[in-house]
Amino acid sequence: MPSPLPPTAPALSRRVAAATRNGLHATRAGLSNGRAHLGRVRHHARDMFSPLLHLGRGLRREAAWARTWWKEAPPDKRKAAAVGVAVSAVLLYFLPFGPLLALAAVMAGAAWMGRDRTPPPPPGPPPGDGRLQAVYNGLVPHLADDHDPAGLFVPGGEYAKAFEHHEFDGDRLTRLELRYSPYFTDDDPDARARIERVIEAKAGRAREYLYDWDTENNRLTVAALPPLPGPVPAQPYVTAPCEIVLGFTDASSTNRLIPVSMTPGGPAEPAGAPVDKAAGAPPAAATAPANGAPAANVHQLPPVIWRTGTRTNAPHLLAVAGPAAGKTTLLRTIALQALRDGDLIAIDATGSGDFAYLAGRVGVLRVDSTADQVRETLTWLHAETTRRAAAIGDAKAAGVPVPEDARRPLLVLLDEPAELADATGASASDVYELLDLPLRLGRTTHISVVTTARPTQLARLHPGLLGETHTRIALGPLDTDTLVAALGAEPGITGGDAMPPGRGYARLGAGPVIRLQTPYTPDPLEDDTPEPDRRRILDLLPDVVLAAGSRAPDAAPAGAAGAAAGAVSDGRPEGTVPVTTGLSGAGGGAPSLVKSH
Ligand SMILES: Nc1ncnc2c1ncn2[C@@H]1O[C@H](COP(=O)(O)OP(=O)(O)OP(=O)(O)O)[C@@H](O)[C@H]1O
Repeated sequence: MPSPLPPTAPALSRRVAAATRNGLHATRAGLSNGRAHLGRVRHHARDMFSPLLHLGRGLRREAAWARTWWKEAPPDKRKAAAVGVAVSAVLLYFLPFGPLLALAAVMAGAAWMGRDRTPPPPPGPPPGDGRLQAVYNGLVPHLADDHDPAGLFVPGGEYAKAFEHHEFDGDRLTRLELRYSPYFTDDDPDARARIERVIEAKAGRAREYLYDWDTENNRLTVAALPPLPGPVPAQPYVTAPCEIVLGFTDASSTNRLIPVSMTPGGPAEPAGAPVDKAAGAPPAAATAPANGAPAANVHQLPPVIWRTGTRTNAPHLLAVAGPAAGKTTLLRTIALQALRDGDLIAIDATGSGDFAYLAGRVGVLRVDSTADQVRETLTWLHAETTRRAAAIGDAKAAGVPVPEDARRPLLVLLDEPAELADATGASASDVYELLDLPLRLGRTTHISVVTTARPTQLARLHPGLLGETHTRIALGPLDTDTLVAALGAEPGITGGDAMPPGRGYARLGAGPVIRLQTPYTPDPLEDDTPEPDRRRILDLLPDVVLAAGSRAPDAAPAGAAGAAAGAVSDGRPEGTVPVTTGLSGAGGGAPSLVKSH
């Protein structure tokens, strides 16, 4: 075997350099290890010998004190002191244990003199001081007023004068109560918005803040809102008939709590009885369901409940949502609950097929997606409202109970009516002409209309529809103008870096704007829906109507055709008519949409 070639000069010098580098690294690592070790040893030694060090320091101080005294004392005092010391020394020498006592006295003096006399550090500024001053300084340009007798906000001023109360959670501002000049225009939404923006910027944008303007007393209270509960899986909620859970809100925004299972794949069983908050119920509990399934993670959560039927003054709902903000998910949440109490018509004006999962289910009268179907359905709805109103009027006049088919709750999901006008070639007024009656008589005839709109399409909605729709939802990040247009009031809540899907605001009737997190109700027909969620949603849907049994009713009334044959283990009240192929019998006098072609 040939012997290996000797390395060339450059290769040799490279090897030497690499070896030197490695050696240097090792030396440096060794040195830093050694330094850390030395530090530890010094630390332990200081701990161990601290009494001796203390005494040593005291002896040094005693000696220094004696030296200074000796130097500064007049000669006669020195002589007297020297004589005194000598006499004492002699006496102590002859006293039993004298030298020992003398030594103990010196050591006691040294211990006293050796004590740590470093003065404690002066108290620092209160926690959050800098942040409060930053909020104050940010507000000065907006709230400073030469006419303000109290001079609450002045350049270079102290925050303590204007800020009456504040609370921190760690270094995060959670509550702030401030006074402002009576000359500040607190009824001007723009002026308020400027103040809110400054506070949000200085106090941290990550959280949402609730602003409570007390315009009578010129006070503003800002409260940081805790995060709303995370995605709540769709489930049967514990509610009264005609109550629909739209989502969950802050505990301070409602006086009710309902039990909610937070386990995504958990049993879809009502988790217990609802709780009246006044009764002081615990906020959360883990309970085991009676059916022996694994314990579900059950919490008592504050719901946002929309009432339909005669017990409400806001039987119609409008949801405004940006793209992928959770509008379709909200409609699914509503549909699944509405089908527990009554019938449903779904009108998909966008042709997205989002309601396909409803087709053929008991109680689903119709799922429309083409212009002709929509036209037919809206014309029928108009006639059905007239029929119900007449039946109710007749029953009341005759003093007999209102017939079941005139008061069975009917929910109409009308997804994006602005698109509907485009699809049918009809104007917004044509669509509204058909919706006008169901909207106006919705409460007495038990008909509720749920409409949706993109923020950009909001202006295209007929004013009459907006005027009759008093339950409002806004989902996703929307600007203040859109929020005001959608909710009919300023939210009074700003901030929050991210709006997850299903997060937004709700306003029921003339009530305040409250925060809302809708439940997670995915489409069971979507491929990417997790299997446990798909099963959960299918469990919540009513049974499928057998194809052989499904047929269009001969006449318009939903309940008039009698119970449909073929409903699989129906279990619904008699008079339910599952219709999957169409509605007919629109009243002759009902207006109809303009034909597109
Ligand atoms: N409450 C919620 N919890 C968890 N995820 C949600 C919630 N609402 C919606 N999502 C998710 O957000 C995404 C968009 O939801 P959705 O399709 O309902 O929005 P959208 O407003 O109808 O969107 P688009 O109309 O633009 O299709 C989906 O993946 C959905 O699963």
